[in-house]
Amino acid sequence: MKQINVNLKTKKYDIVISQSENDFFTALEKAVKTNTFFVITDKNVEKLHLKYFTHFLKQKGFNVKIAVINAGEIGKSIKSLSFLYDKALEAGIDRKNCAIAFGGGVVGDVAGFFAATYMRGINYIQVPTTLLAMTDSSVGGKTAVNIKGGKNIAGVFYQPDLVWINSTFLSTLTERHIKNGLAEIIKYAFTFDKKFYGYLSDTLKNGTVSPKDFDYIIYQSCSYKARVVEKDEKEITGLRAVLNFGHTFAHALETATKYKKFLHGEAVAIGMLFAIKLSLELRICKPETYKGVENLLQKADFTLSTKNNARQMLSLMKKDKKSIDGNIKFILIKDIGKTVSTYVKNNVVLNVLKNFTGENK
Ligand SMILES: NC(=O)c1ccc[n+]([C@@H]2O[C@H](COP(=O)([O-])OP(=O)(O)OC[C@H]3O[C@@H](n4cnc5c(N)ncnc54)[C@H](O)[C@@H]3O)[C@@H](O)[C@H]2O)c1
Ligand SMILES: O=C(O)C(=O)C[C@@H](O)[C@H](O)[C@H](O)COP(=O)(O)O
Ligand SMILES: [Zn+2]
Repeated sequence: MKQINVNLKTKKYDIVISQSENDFFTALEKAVKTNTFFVITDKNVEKLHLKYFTHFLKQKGFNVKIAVINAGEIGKSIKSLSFLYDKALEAGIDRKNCAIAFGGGVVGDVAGFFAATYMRGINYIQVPTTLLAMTDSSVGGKTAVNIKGGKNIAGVFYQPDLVWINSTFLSTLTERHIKNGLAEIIKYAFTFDKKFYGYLSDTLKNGTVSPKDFDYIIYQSCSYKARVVEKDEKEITGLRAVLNFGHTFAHALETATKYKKFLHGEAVAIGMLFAIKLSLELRICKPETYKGVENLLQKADFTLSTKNNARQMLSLMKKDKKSIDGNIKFILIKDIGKTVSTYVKNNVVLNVLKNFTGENK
């Protein structure tokens, strides 16, 4: 078992990385005091893992109520939230009970938002089942749903009371979704740690990593994220915004393609290449650094090009949460492991966009 403590000014919680249910129960007893859990999952995770998960909760004598939302980005909606409020009330969930987000990042983000707002806030626990959720979304308390005009537009910061990461859930995850998680993992290397970049370059084989490396990668990723969130929980000082590297472009791309073409991590991979192109264009990084970023993304075998309307992408990026008065803020790379946050003029962004999306060819 490995444990990471997240020490925020107003709250402390643990990330327990362990394949043992006993470790989970020990941590659970410490984290929350209730006999009733409201388990929120999606239709795929329900089929694959819900029976196992609820079985051992019931064996411990807990009351378990269940709510299942649609799988995938379509489930990250106000409709799902509304469904959860009704379901919880019907099931008699009260303020002292605890929600459990049992699934990928979509379930985690929606369940977190639900927990933050149901009866003005109840406890919740994250039990992530995808590599992306284990290395990024289950930690740090960003919760959200999408609206028609944009990704994660409605949400709150609301920290979980415990995160239990059991990498055995990954045995049923498709290769595409493993790779999806790799994008956010690679993001930590580009933004925080040259050594981790070296480790990933050596470890990535045939575009993926071996399951034997999961626990180490999960531990490293959660550590980077926990340390940043501790210093800037609500993205006020700008430190946390580094975790948004590649996301200004990625969220616009996901919105423009209506969540049908790219998974979040796939969009982030292309977004990171766009950001490094912008870094090179602005002479913030050297050509070697650009090459270093491109090489690792290629090693992970991501699709790195996309044909999109540059003006539409620009207008979507202006709606990013980091944008102010129509000025778009980017997290750029100076060197592997070193970032700079800066507003970039719209005409510069548009020009790089036109080259990137093939409009200038
Ligand atoms: N809050 C944050 O800090 C944060 C960070 C990164 C990403 N996100 C959000 O997370 C979402 C992406 O998360 P995701 O990639 O986990 O997507 P997801 O939750 O849609 O899960 C991906 C797919 O895998 C299935 N699945 C889940 N666990 C499985 C398992 N063990 N075996 C087989 N299938 C399984 C799901 O049903 C779904 O179809 C995006 O909405 C993104 O914006 C949030
Ligand atoms: O935790 C963060 O902070 C992140 O930015 C992590 C991102 O990987 C994640 O996709 C996040 O949901 C993006 O947040 P947003 O504020 O750009 O919606
Ligand atoms: Zn992300």
